[in-house]
Amino acid sequence: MVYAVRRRRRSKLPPGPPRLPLLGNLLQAPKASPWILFQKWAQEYGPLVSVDFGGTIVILISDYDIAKELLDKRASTYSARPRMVMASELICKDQHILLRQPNARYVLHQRLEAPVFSPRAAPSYEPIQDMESKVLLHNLLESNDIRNNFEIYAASIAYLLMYGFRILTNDEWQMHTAHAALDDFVHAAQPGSWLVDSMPLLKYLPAFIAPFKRQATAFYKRSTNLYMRNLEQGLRSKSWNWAKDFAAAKEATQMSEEELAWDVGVLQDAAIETSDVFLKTFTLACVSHPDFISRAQNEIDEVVGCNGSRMPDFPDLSQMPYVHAIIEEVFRWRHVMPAGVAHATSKDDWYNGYLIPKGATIIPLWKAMREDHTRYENPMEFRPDRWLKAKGQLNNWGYGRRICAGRHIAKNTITIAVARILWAFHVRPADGKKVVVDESMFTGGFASHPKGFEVSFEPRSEMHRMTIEGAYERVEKDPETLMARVWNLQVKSGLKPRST
Ligand code: HEM
Repeated sequence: MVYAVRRRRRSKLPPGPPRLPLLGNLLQAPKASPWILFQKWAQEYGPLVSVDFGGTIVILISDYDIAKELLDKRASTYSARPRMVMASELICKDQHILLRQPNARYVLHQRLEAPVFSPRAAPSYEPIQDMESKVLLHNLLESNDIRNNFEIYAASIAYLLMYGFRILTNDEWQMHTAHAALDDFVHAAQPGSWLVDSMPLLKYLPAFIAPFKRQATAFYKRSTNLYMRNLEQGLRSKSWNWAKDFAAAKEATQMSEEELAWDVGVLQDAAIETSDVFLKTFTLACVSHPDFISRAQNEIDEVVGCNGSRMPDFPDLSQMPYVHAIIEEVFRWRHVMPAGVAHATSKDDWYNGYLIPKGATIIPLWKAMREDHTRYENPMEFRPDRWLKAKGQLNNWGYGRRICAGRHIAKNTITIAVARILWAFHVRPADGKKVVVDESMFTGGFASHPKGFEVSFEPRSEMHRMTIEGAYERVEKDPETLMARVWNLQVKSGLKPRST
């Protein structure tokens, strides 16, 4: 009887590849770059596909409108996260905001964070992004090493806001530890790697007979040590920062120091890799589809003048539609997370006659949506012009209640960097040969990094070089002075920072 009901329910699921009894499609579960197989399935079975990974139903959506309908409009059903026993429950002890289930604790953390993420707060961080983007240009004059330079840029902005100190070399112990912790996390989040993910009861085994629990504890300790030490340093700072602001909030009175440390620490993880990957992908577009560069430089020069004596500032960006079109096209051409970010359902739902069962993992398959030939002419080509007339944006920042909390800040971080890099440099392949892009040039993992190409940043003129050097010398770099400026800007705009 139970079996018959289950079979009837399964027959209502969206189409998908044939399944084995019990295991379903588990043996096909991709480990490294899941979007490749998922996109193949989408091409074969349509915009809504179901697969069964050992009892977990996964729904792949590769159509913008369906994703919007389900994940945005029906957000009350689609805002949970897939259960990840190893990555979320054992390694993070349920303290990772991205993986939290939408319960009262999650809402408490959202409330704690909301004031620093508001659209009104975002412009107050411009002094930090202005300074760090001037340092980025200077670093690019000295070295073409985008792996280091972009990461220093993204990390220094995040550390300044969150803890009030800067990242200067990428050789700081915090960066080494953060890299190791991220590797731990990516390893732990790989589907099919841990038996405990399919058999959650195993998590109650004592550690001495469960090696995965000892490993989880080691990973947890590494991240906790990093986050606690950063929090302590942030709290000692004389000026305002997010750590101090959160610690003074009423929501924090319901949290242990460790829970608070994890809250801030996870934000730092969310901020750095995403912005770094975006800027590397933009650079890959420059060396593979260079035709757009001169048009962008003409637009920028029209606003700031063409003699190289003035670089674009934040107020100039509103006069640069083509620069904004470049940002949008980078997200379309190759999103930082090609497989989107998974949500989960909290109850049964129906779409177009198909059952989307409670507890299903919902994957908005961004790579497939963005390479849809019926929507984009030559989708593999990088063409910012697509966005000059198009209205609105794609779903670059996710959906519904789980939409990226840091998007207003992140947009400024990437847009000022792109505008200034294009103003400053001829961005070219290091060996002069146009780079041909294919999937092998991207890493697997949650965020997919472009790799295996070399690029040169040559100042557009001697005057550009002198302007970069002058701006670097003159810009205020002292963390406490800058963060005091941020605090003042917040107060001026009517916000009420919770600490000084
Ligand atoms: C280019 C940079 C960035 C990109 C592309 C990006 C993208 C995303 C995406 C796609 C999600 C998942 C949305 C969903 O599940 O539907 C997300 C979540 C999140 N992002 Fe970002 N992000 C960026 C930068 C940042 C920054 C700078 C911060 C904070 C300072 C941040 C904080 C968060 C947080 C807290 C979440 C979790 C939201 C939740 O599950 O409730 N992100 N981001």
